[in-house]
Amino acid sequence: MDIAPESQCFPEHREPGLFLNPNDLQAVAMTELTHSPSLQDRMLFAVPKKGRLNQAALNLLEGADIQFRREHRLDIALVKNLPIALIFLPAADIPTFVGEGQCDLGITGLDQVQEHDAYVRATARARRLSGEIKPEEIDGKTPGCEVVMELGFGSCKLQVQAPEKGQYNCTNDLVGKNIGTSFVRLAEEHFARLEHEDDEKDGVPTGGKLRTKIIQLSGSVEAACALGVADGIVDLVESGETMRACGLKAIDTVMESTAILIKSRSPRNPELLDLIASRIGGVITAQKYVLCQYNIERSRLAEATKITPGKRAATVTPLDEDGWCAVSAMVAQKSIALVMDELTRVGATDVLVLSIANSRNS
Ligand SMILES: Nc1ncnc2c1ncn2[C@@H]1O[C@H](COP(=O)(O)OP(=O)(O)OP(=O)(O)O)[C@@H](O)[C@H]1O
Ligand SMILES: O=P(O)(O)OC[C@H]1O[C@H](OP(=O)(O)OP(=O)(O)O)[C@H](O)[C@@H]1O
Repeated sequence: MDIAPESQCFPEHREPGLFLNPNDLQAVAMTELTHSPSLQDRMLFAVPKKGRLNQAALNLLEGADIQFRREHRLDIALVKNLPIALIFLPAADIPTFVGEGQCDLGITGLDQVQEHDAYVRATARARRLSGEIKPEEIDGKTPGCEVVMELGFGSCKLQVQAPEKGQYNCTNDLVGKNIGTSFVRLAEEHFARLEHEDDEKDGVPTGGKLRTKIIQLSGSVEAACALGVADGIVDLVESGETMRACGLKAIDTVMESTAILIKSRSPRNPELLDLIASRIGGVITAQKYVLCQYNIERSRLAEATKITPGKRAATVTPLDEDGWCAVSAMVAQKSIALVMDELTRVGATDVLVLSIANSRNS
């Protein structure tokens, strides 16, 4: 995508840099795009363009019957069957777009949303301290986006890590040292909490200058300790493989994250947004559950339905054979093997497990 020179980037109605990260030039160029006439009547849906969340997000769109064709290297795709445009963005920029209302809906990680919120807090604090804005000008405003639902993928932890064989065994040991991270604001707040324990408002440190030096890195953060750039790092851990391969150990958890659907606080088309959220909710339910069917003697039905209570209740149908019935119930995918063992134990026969293609909760 072409990026406009900085002087042309800001539409007149926007206050430059209020909520954008310093490296958000691409975001600003996109702001211009979202005002283009072909997009104006469409709900804008921000989707991770690459990385860990990309494929799972595309699968959700497919499950929700959001049909589009993305031209090679184009970051905008018009949805064929709904008045929606998909905007493909780095996961880290999506909270900015949705939080500022440029996009109505977005898929990203909770970690990215919290980093953005921490950035907004830090920026507001700095502007207040410098006298640029008065406290009453920001109080009452709720910046940022709203979480619609967790999406059931992209689970990981943002952890403080230190060399396995080093002298740092807890976060306190790293206070005053060099920390490499791409989650600069969350790391700052985490260390500020330790440095200024008595000086917090609403869980956010208000105290003075940070002694710990937070070094911004944009990738391969785990290499920072081995290369002598940092004493410790704050980075994402899922299996722990990357961490261990780099000779690091986790010594603290800043937050747990998962992929989430977020929405703007003033979406363009709330009805369409609710419809899409409901479709996505249905796809997630379908992915989480399977349908379990079996036959059971009526005398053992109570035992069996205790094992498969269903989401609301199990469906019980009489069979032609006297004293027998058929049961059908949704069961969490992750516990299906145990459930089948238990059903067999209480005498269920012909146990079948069927996958659910889609579902709708309301
Ligand atoms: N190992 C992981 N397991 C599960 N989810 C992860 C993992 N790493 C990252 N995520 C989630 O995916 C989001 C995007 O991370 P990812 O590293 O894929 O970003 P990216 O857009 O490719 O950027 P980068 O170029 O910095 O890698 C993270 O914010 C986090 O929510
Ligand atoms: O605990 P693990 O399962 O090993 O996963 C953790 C790694 O995954 C993420 O990076 P990613 O591989 O997405 O690439 P990046 O370093 O370029 O961000 C994260 O930044 C870690 O490096």
